[in-house]
Amino acid sequence: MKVPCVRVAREDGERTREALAERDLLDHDHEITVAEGWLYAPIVDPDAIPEEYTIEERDVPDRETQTMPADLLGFDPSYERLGDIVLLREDDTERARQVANAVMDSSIPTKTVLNRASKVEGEFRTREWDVLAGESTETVHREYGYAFALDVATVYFSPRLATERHRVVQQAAADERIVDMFAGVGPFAIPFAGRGAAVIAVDRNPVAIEYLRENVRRNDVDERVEAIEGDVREVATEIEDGVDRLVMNLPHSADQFLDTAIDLAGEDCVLHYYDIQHENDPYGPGERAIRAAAEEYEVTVETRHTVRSYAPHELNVCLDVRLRA
Ligand SMILES: C[S@@+](CC[C@H](N)C(=O)[O-])C[C@H]1O[C@@H](n2cnc3c(N)ncnc32)[C@H](O)[C@@H]1O
Repeated sequence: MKVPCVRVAREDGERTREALAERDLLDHDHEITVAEGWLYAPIVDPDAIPEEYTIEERDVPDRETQTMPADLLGFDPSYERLGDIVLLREDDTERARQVANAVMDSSIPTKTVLNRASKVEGEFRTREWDVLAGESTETVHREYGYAFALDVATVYFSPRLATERHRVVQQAAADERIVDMFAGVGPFAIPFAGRGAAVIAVDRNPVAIEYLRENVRRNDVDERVEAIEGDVREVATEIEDGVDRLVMNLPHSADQFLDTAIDLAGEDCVLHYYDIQHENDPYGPGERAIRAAAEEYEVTVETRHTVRSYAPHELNVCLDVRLRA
């Protein structure tokens, strides 16, 4: 049976799939197919498809019924997908094994199942993992059309922050000069560069910087991202000031880096400041620290945004702050 499909060049496939999925326009009863350099994504409502897309009626196979871990377990376990790795947060070892087996037997394409074995710790913000199935902790994760290679055992990465990163990235313009002070493997820096901005991405973790450089090549933004390994307080002297936008994604200790941020800031600069604070006053401490460090600037908090709950009574928040000289 023919069904309406959006037809795009294969290289635009992932980006298009995500854009359609975001608007709930994908037809999940039929398979996405590729033929002769084109990708055909079955859709549910041709009238709602933006005009820039080409729609074609096409014979595509029905999608096989998926078996999910919950179907095998009789309860719905909580897990995150990171590329072809599945991440669990189970406290009970036996239950963790059960869930891992169900994940491996389900339709989720899975190479490795890992269970959290520690909190996010240390300067590089990594955590220990118990390997419950498979071996490799390295994967390629896709987010909003970009691909990030990473090893979850040696670098920080949280797929849960995808929407938050997208919220921030969308604010950037093509002509901006941006410094990502704690860049990790590049999930802010690379999409910023994808919008045309010139980005300097700093991280102290040499492994993160190695992946960042690989990801810059992988996503074809080599000309717009400079990766620098080191403590941002030290390497900031190599960076020309007058920056338009700064990302400070090091909750718990971003306040210790505000002097560096202010040294780099231009006359009209936006700062994205991440923090973890008690729910009674989640934005106050960050805002006070920024005002104290930026006393030469007019400081306007443009957004006070709760990213997620971090722990009981603690919130992960972001302040989008404009600094005007
Ligand atoms: C919470 S992670 C954020 C990574 C990335 N922005 C993301 O969203 O995935 C913080 C990062 O800051 C890096 N870091 C910690 N201290 C640093 C410092 N003094 N200078 C530069 N980077 C640092 C860590 O290695 C880690 O990759």
